[in-house]
Amino acid sequence: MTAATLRLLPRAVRFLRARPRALLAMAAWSVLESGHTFVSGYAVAHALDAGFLAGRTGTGLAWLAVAAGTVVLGGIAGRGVFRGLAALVEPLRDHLVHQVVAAALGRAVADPSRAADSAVVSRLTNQTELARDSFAGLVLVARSFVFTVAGALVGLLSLAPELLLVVVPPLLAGLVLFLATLVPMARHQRAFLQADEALAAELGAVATGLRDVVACGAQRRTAARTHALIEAEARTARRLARWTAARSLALGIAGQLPVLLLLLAAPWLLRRHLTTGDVLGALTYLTQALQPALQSVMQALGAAGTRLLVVLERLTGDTPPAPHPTPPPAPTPPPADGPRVEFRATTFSYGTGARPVVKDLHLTVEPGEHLVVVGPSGTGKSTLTGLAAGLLTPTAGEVRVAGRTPSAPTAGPDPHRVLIPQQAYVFTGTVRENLLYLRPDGAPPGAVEASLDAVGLGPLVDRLGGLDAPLDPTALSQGERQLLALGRAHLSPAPLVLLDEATCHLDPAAEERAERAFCDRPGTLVVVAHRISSARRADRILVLDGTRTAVGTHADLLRRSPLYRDLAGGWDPQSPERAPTGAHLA
Ligand SMILES: Nc1ncnc2c1ncn2[C@@H]1O[C@H](COP(=O)(O)OP(=O)(O)OP(=O)(O)O)[C@@H](O)[C@H]1O
Repeated sequence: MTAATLRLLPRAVRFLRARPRALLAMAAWSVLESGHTFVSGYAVAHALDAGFLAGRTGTGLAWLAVAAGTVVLGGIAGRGVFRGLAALVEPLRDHLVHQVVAAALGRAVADPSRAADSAVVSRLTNQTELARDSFAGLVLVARSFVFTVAGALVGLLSLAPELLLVVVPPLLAGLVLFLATLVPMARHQRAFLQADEALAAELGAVATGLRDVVACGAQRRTAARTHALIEAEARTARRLARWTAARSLALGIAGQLPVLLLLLAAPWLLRRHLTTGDVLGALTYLTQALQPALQSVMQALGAAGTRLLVVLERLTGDTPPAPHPTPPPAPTPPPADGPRVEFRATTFSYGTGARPVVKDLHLTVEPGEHLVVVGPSGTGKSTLTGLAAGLLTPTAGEVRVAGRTPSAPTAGPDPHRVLIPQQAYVFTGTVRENLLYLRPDGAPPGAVEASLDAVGLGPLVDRLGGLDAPLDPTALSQGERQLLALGRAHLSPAPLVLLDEATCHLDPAAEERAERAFCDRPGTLVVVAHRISSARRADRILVLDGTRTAVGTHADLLRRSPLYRDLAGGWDPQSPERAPTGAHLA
């Protein structure tokens, strides 16, 4: 039995023990239901022996009518069972909802920055409903199985004890084999679910941070990581399939083998003075009661049981962390050096015949300079960073970085430049692995700590459990993901850093700290600004306005660029110090 099951078991027992009336009511109605099973085979046997085979058709029909009558009785019993079931499963849902809300509130009070936890909505709606439905299904099926088997065995005994000799051994053997598959099957199902979740989380993270992945030249590493997760899921699926085959064998032994044995043993049974009706009655028990009950219970325990266990683990916070593959090593980048970035009569449009987004741009960003790019939404700021990073190729003119034409990295991180877009890519792994993603050969002693401190990442890393704590990307806010990506960029040896609204999910104070960290870092820095306050920290500002551009210092542009004045939102050109911070640019 798995550790999670053992943790949940006492809670389940406490929950059931607190509801004796509901359990008793269900048991009482179930006894009536098993009476229906008992009569089904018994009535068929007597309809044959005392009726049709004895030439008394009326008696035969009367016995069949008795069997039909018990179906109605079974229906009434079923209704009673459902009432008892409601008294059992509705409190479970209430209990789970209470637990989820209490845990979410507790977490929000302890850590207000994580208060907006959207996963709670899923837990409150989908997952509690799943738990309720799975639990109800399990209780129904397990109860029905026990009472049906009891009804059928008593029926067989009442027809002839010899029938038990034929039916019980294979039934028991099949059940034992089935029970033996339960624990490994649950383990493999959980492993499969975890592998599936890990793959889904990775694919989600890759899809969200695709630009970041391409910008970092991490395609191969990301593909290798994803491939490893796909392989892991395929392996768990194959193991699960083997156990599913064992379970089918158990069903065959418990359900089909007794029928075969009954037919083979028919001559021996008849010699021992059993009647044709007895054999047919036994066959009725086997095919009409035992086989369907076995099939239902095996299916329910296999599917609903595992689902219930996994959902309860989620709701009660007992989920073990998903495994993550170790990233393959990547080449060592050369030492950092501040490059010159040149746009020489650069024109770029998306597709032939499309309006140019960048037109005839002449701009030089000097080595070590800090340039901020501002402009209304859609004026080409991201396009500009894409050109500088080599992700886009100019339609006309050229772009030069350190005298060379930049190109998109394919075989690992580009050691010359790092581009951080709005949507940061954070993957399942440790915090350290995420931070050293652009520095696969490791960082010099103290460098990680220095970068954490510089970008203001320390409190988040502490909260996550330290550098070697496993990271769940889905549990991070967008701002937290951005902070990690900024830490990663700060640690990278690349001498050119391109931040494309990479701080847009941070609050103004956190944004300022992160940007200052990059200003203090040696190298050339290009920042697409999210707030006007970023512009004030720059050496120069590039104002993009369609295909018209203006470049200058803050004071300079306030004087001569009406658009910059507009963007600055009512700043006083004579006294920029009194200007408000936080005005949105894009
Ligand atoms: N892949 C693409 N295919 C076609 N058009 C694109 C593509 N990417 C951007 N564009 C268009 O190019 C123009 C400039 O887009 P870009 O993203 O560079 O602007 P931006 O100034 O960064 O905008 P924002 O501030 O909203 O991020 C927009 O009109 C946009 O619709």
